[in-house]
Amino acid sequence: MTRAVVFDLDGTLIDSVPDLHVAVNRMLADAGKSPLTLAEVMAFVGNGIPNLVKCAMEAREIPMGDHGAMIAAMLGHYARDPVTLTRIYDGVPETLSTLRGEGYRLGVCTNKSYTPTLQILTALNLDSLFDVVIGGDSLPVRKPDPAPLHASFRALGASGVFVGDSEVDAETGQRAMVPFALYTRGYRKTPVEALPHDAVFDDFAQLPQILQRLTAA
Ligand SMILES: O=C(O)COP(=O)(O)O
Ligand SMILES: [Mg+2]
Repeated sequence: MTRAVVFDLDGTLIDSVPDLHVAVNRMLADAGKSPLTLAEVMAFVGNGIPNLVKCAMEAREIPMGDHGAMIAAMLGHYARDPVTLTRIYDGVPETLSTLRGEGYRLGVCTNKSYTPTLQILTALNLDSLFDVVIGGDSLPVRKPDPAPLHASFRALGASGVFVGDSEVDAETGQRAMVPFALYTRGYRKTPVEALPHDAVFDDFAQLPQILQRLTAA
């Protein structure tokens, strides 16, 4: 039977907040507003770029009537510097190659918009490892709605495990009734024990064994 693994992106495969931070602050500077800290921006990541922009606007008391224009400004800045400060978490490319060698089909299911997602995966040489990529704007709904995760596995033609770092991912796995492996070095705000998960890891070298256990059931 074909097995599949679907990964969240931000905080799971890549530490992308430093570039999101720069893009948000350039957007705020355009509007004459003072910058946010890295920690503030990190806390706003996980529900997609429109939500990140909304949180930044609220923090700087910018009227929401400007939301569409601010999203466009943020995406413009982000497209110019999508991976300048972004880094792939240790062991990710090696582990993804190992899993492909073991016959797993791999996908990405992120709340990041599709265009920057593909731009980033390509720039980091990760794009060829994935058979499907679903972004936050690929469907009318985003995580924690289970539909994008279901669509990812459907496109892969296989069932398997979802790997993510956040409250949103844990809820998505639960609602989709897909086994969930929690990566603990990402942007989670909740203690590990308070998040529903079937496995937990802090080193990608542990993942092949975890998947073997979760897909054997
Ligand atoms: O764009 C976001 O807010 C987060 O994206 P993620 O789903 O890859 O964590
Ligand atoms: Mg994430």
